[in-house]
Amino acid sequence: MTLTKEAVLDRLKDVKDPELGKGLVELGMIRDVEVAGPAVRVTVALTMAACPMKTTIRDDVERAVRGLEGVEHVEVVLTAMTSEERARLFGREPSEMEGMKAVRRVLAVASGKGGVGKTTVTVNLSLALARKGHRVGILDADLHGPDIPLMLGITERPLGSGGMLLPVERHGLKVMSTGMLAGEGVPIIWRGALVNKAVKEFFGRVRWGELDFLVVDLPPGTGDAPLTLVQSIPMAGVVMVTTPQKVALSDVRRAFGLFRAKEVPVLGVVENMSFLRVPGSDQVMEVFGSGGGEKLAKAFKVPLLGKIPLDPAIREAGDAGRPAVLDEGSEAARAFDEVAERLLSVLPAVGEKEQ
Ligand SMILES: Nc1ncnc2c1ncn2[C@@H]1O[C@H](COP(=O)(O)OP(=O)(O)OP(=O)(O)O)[C@@H](O)[C@H]1O
Repeated sequence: MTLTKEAVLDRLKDVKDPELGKGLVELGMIRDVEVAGPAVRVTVALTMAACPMKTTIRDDVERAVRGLEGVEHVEVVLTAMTSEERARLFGREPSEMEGMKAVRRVLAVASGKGGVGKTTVTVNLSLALARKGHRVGILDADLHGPDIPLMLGITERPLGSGGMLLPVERHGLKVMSTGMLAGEGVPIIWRGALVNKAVKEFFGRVRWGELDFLVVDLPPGTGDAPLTLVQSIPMAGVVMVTTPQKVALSDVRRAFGLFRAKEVPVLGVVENMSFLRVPGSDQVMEVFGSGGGEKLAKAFKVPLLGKIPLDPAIREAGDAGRPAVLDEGSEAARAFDEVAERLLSVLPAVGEKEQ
């Protein structure tokens, strides 16, 4: 029996979308079937590029087609539906920024280079704001190194609902990360058009609900990715994280220049890994030099929001998924709390959406 496109489609009728509970064929998600001898390529249009179920869908399609007589090779190509297709499916297309409607302010956390503690600051600053009674969400936009789930101890995957993603709640924060979509240990390969789509979906297609702050963990450095991200949405401003050394400072200067050129306000500087307290004494060691954060803040006429100690407890807390700020009364908790307080005091009223 020769393998035909019709036979493949017939087989795919039984494969259901796990979220919608209906067949992929019926839902119009099978965009194309190509048959060449014993090889089959199926193109599946997901409802969202960042669909949390994409691996399951791909595996189900592959398994079903593999079960057909005469099939030796199966390739499943994933793509995303167009807005028109989605509108047809859900009756109404959620507008591009639907999920952001009730978000009052978006803050971004940036760094001139990787490894300075941008993610650590994002998580602890967000929690410090939440502990002051604000409703806070974190969007992990570091597509290639999404560490937020790890630092918050999140292992579950977000659910999808009507073409929107629902954030996962942890320690009172609402959280969304590409890391939660890929699953632990799965390398994240975002290619071409999927990257742009996923980033847009991450801003607009997450049902954040009412938030006072959405804190965005930007990709590190001064490449295209952080800049595109800050421009794709109105931001209240950027918090710049640096360590006191020279290299970090020259990188962060470049980042300052770039954000300013794009008219994104820089709200202030957080100096991370500022000093090491010698255990059991009042002595501190300035491991990475001193005064860098102050100099930078002065040069760019922005406030120094705070200095965070270099403290093994901060790293351990991050690794354990229980951020340091939760250890009430600790030096680290106090430092992050101060950053939150200063940030609140310098936030301009502009950029705030009234409810
Ligand atoms: N103040 C600190 N004291 C001790 N360890 C810290 C401190 N800040 C960050 N770290 C640790 O340093 C490492 C890098 O931190 P983090 O992942 O937050 O940096 P990052 O700037 O977000 O990195 P990347 O840009 O590569 O994503 C982590 O292991 C973190 O726990």
